[in-house]
Amino acid sequence: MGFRPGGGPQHAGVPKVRSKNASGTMRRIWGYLKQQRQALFWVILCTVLTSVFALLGPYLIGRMIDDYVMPKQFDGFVRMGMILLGVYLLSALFTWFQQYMASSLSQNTVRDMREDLFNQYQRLPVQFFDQKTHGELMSRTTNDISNVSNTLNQTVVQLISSVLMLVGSLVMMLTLSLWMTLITMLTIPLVAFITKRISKYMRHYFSEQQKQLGEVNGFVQENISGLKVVKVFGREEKAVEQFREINERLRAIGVKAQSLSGSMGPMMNTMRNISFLVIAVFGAVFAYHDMITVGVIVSFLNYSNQFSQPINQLANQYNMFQSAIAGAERVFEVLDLEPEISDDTAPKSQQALIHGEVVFEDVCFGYKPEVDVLKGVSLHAHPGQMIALVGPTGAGKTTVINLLTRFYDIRSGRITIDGEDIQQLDKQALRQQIGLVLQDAYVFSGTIRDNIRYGRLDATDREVEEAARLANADVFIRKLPRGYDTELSAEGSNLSQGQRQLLTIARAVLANPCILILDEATSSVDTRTELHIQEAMKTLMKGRTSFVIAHRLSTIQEADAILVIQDGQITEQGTHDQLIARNGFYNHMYQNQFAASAQ
Ligand SMILES: Nc1ncnc2c1ncn2[C@@H]1O[C@H](COP(=O)(O)OP(=O)(O)OP(=O)(O)O)[C@@H](O)[C@H]1O
Repeated sequence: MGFRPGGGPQHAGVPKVRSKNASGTMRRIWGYLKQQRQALFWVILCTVLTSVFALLGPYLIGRMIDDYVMPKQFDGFVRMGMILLGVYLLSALFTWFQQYMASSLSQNTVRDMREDLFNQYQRLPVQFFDQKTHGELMSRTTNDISNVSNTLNQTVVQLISSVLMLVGSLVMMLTLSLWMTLITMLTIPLVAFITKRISKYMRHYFSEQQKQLGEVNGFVQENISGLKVVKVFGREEKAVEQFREINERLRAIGVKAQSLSGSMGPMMNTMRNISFLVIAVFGAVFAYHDMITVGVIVSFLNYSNQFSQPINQLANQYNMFQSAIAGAERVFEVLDLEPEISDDTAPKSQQALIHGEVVFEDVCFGYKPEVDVLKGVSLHAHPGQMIALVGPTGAGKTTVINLLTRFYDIRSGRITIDGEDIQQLDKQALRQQIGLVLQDAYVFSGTIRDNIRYGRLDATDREVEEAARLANADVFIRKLPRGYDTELSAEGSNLSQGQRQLLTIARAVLANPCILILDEATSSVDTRTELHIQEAMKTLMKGRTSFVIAHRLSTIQEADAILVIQDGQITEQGTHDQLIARNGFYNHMYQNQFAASAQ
């Protein structure tokens, strides 16, 4: 459910279908609801039953007064009282069950939606995530979905019961007295008019409040994320001052929104009392002329309440519906994106790729159609070779890697591995052959053992520890109080950056890929750790084709080939000695770094 296979890779991440109309969105929500047939059936049945009981109550009270209270028949009065009690108790029971089933209906539905959304996140191409902020994606998975859930929970029940109560009380009133029905209806337009006016203001204030709340959240998040920068630049007071302003705006709009919504209840009460008074006065006049009985007046007092309530509820529901539809639309927008295609061609077996000969032939690529980032790049990496990519920032080094891993697809040219065009390979099978050690070493919450095992899920404990030993990580892990079972906190903040890198190297060792990508993995750690990391890297690179992006030229002097990339083109290539002898850009970079480190 929710996925749309098919289509070409060049359209990946581009919206295919967008149902920007409410009825289309509702149909899709209905598609989810339909799957909970049993819960839906119970919710509808219970709602119908509670509505019928609620309609029966006032009628029975009227009958009790006319048939037993006025003629002073005590037995009948008690009997009728018991029946009424039974009706109210049954009504309470069904209401409870109805609420329970409505909650499961909405919770099951949003669970399915969340699951579809998360599955879709796993399948969307890297390009999609490069274009969206994490906060925005988080908000789709949490806020938008909870909007849908809240509405589903209340709306399904209230919509059915409102319509039933509206029609039911009208029918009951008409059977009792036409004139009294007309008088009761007199007050309705006034109530509806006032409610509509207040709701309009309330909607405006509440949406403004949400906006201000968003500003407060955004400001707090930014300040916490950038806490160190704020402190280093001594901007604490400025931040407090700015926060005070935003906070004050939220307070002011909050007062308006809350006070208006708070006054809604008492105002409706007053209207209801006036309506009661009108019914009582006219009812008394009619009763005086023997046109109706006292019991009918009492029934009408109750029905007038039951008649006006659903009107207000339906109006409120409409607003809630709007916000749920908006939330659902934002969720469906992501679900409608074309997932990254696992290719049409049959996946090659993993064994077919074990040599690791990588060739780029005249590869051109740009992230946007109008900008070329790589302009005809050709390179040849023989199995087991170490290839270093160097060049100024923004030259296109990471882009070469993005193409090799097929996070993005080339515009023209060809990339082959062991002679196979990678466009013809299954993406998953291709990526299984590639190990990635990034500068920003990523660890997941869980134990150290779990984190290393992420490289190969079926690895035994011994294999995990062996990988850690080869990656020089074993020593520091054993020094931790709980060793391999140490739980890592959010994003591994209880480890140093160097330690996190050693873990990701161990992970790559365990995965045992034939091609390795090391992206600036040795920056910003102390010299001793750097030595550890370099040693681990060397072990890891042995027998594998490796691509190393390094800013420190000292780490790549042993590379089989160094490629200098400038402005999307390879301008120089050769070994360290050859490039130094060439006295070009590389030599210039090297001399600069050498001079800087000598100082
Ligand atoms: N996801 C993206 N969308 C659009 N443009 C991008 C994207 N990623 C990179 N670019 C652009 O492509 C060009 C090459 O970027 P790339 O990351 O390959 O450079 P790099 O050589 O790795 O730089 P650095 O050494 O600073 O990491 C840059 O101009 C960059 O702005």
